[in-house]
Amino acid sequence: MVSCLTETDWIWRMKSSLMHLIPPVSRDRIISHFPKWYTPEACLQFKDHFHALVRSACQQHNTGTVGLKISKVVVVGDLYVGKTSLINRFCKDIFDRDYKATIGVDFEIERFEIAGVPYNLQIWDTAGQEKFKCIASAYYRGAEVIITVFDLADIQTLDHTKQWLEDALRENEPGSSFIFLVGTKKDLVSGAACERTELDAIRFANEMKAEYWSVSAKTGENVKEFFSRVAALAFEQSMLKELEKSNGRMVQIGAGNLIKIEGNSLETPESNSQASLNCC
Ligand SMILES: Nc1nc2c(ncn2[C@@H]2O[C@H](COP(=O)(O)OP(=O)(O)OP(=O)(O)O)[C@@H](O)[C@H]2O)c(=O)[nH]1
Ligand SMILES: [Mg+2]
Repeated sequence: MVSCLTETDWIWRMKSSLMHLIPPVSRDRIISHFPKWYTPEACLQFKDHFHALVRSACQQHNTGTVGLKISKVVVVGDLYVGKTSLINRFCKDIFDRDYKATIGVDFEIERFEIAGVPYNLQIWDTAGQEKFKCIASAYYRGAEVIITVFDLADIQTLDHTKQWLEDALRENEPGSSFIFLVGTKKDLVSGAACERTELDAIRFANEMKAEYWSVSAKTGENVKEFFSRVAALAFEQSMLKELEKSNGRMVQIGAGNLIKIEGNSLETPESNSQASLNCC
């Protein structure tokens, strides 16, 4: 008897067969609660939980193909501001004092587990040198997150972030990317100078509709917290797009129940008896 697999069974079987091939993500890549912002003065979303639809979908393992998706992050900014160092600190936990200019582009894939769902970021490091700008800009398209970087110890690099952002936005649909403004080398500034520069940066971030973070690749300060926030926001947006794309119907992968979404309300057979979710 020929058994025809439904699409959901096929995805579920594919996921299950792949699962044991992929090593578990490291503990510091497991995000179960919505990560905090850096400063309420320049923050994209003030909330402590993932969206209710996302919470329910991930609790019921109705996440479609989000777990197989790779969300693109591009990192742009002047040469020498610390883009590569920031990415290396997060992805490899290393810091190199010696400057090696990036030629063209490079990328790292970082795996997370968010609210129990596997999720991947593809982080594109670009060259700040003018002569490589045209190569780098070819990689801006399809960015779900744009990170514009400046050096807290070199205020001129803050002025240039607007142009970097404009170049990156030109390659993407309006409103399709989260924008972050990141001040690096926080270990080199302190006291009144740091506060003054941060105030300027927060003003810039609000004009750019970006979320602001100060970090140090040298000490690691705020680096993990920053990328967790990036991953959580991108994950939630991917999930909501997935729910929307599937036209308000997410079919359970495996042996669960249908989740049916009428408008914004969510009906599941046991949704009323649903205890508060522990996944996020
Ligand atoms: N003190 C300190 N130095 C840093 C920090 N981040 C980067 N640096 C130094 O700044 C220099 C430039 O860092 P990179 O990460 O290579 O800069 P980049 O933005 O990638 O430069 P391009 O690839 O040319 O665009 C290196 O010598 C780093 O060691 C930091 O957080 N603190
Ligand atoms: Mg570099």
